[in-house]
Amino acid sequence: MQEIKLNNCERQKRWAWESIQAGLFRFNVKNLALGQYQQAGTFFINESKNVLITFLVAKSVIDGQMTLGAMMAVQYIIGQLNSPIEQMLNFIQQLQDAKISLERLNEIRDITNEEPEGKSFMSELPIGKDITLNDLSFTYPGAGNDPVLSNINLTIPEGKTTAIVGMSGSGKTTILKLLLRFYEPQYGDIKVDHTYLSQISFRFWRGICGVVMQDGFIFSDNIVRNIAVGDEYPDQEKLKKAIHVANITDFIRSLPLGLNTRIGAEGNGISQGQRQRILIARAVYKNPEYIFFDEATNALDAINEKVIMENLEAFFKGRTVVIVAHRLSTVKNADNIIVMKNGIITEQGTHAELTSKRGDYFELVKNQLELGA
Ligand SMILES: Nc1ncnc2c1ncn2[C@@H]1O[C@H](COP(=O)(O)OP(=O)(O)OP(=O)(O)O)[C@@H](O)[C@H]1O
Repeated sequence: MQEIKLNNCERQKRWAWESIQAGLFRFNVKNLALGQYQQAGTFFINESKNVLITFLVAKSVIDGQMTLGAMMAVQYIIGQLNSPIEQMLNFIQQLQDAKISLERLNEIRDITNEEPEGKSFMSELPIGKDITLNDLSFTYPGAGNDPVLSNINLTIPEGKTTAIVGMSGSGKTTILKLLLRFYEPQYGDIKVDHTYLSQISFRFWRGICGVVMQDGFIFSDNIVRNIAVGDEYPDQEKLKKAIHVANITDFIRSLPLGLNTRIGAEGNGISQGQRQRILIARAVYKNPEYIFFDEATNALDAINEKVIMENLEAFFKGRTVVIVAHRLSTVKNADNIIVMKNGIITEQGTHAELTSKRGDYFELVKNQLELGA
């Protein structure tokens, strides 16, 4: 509604809404007509049966093949049959509706399981924990032929922070999605040490990854259950640490029921910055080995960002971190900065190395990345 008012497009949106309603109305009329045809059909079949049998038995009586008493008995039996036959025809109609609904449900049921039974996956990490992307190319399924990522060769070293920067649409988020195995690359592979990522169990891998994505979801539940997702008995120590790192102590104190305050679906009723801090707390609570942050702090004010980045720097120690960010303050301390352009890696190195090179990173810093402290 806000966007509609701000863009003065009430009239167009109203017409679009009315056209949808008119379509729905036509559909409902068709539906009603079909129901009427079916009812009329049922009535016609039933009455035709009555007329036919009455005609045949009456003829038999006239021809002397049947007594009047037998005709009355047949008429009585037919009368008794009317209701069950009507019910049976209604049942056939409902069966057809149920069949259509089942077909739709089956479309979801037929989606193949990520971890099919009978196929074994590794539930432990190899000794080395570096992640490597080797000659990786990727196109989103059904999204045309242009690859979103082309020939990506990249090492994400264990225990270090790797930042990915680049223009909007250059493929940064896609790399994270591939690392989290939401999609499989069409060409090339991802390995942890010498083990293919595809050999590692999805559940195990996602269990050791702490993630904040741009579209991270806030559940319609209280704050504890939004931080300790899926944990029936949240660990109080871990919770305390997560709240501290995400700097949400004051925010929680200001709420009427503190940690037990319910927040609306998708985070309604809290600001973007508070939403991001809850998502950061969720990632920290998991105590993960790998951390993937996609624009995790872009909605934070400068003071909050500074505090959280300091807390995170201590938290990141010894963990393998990949950060996608547009803010220079977030990326400049990374051990390695990857620069992406149109789905390829154009440069990589430390902040000092890349700025002295005066290439794409330098241009980004100059034109796009916010020149923070
Ligand atoms: N689900 C999808 N289906 C089809 N194409 C997609 C999908 N998601 C992203 N793309 C396309 O892939 C390209 C790379 O998108 P990606 O989200 O990785 O970019 P990005 O560098 O993270 O951008 P931003 O900085 O704006 O988040 C874009 O051209 C985008 O339109």
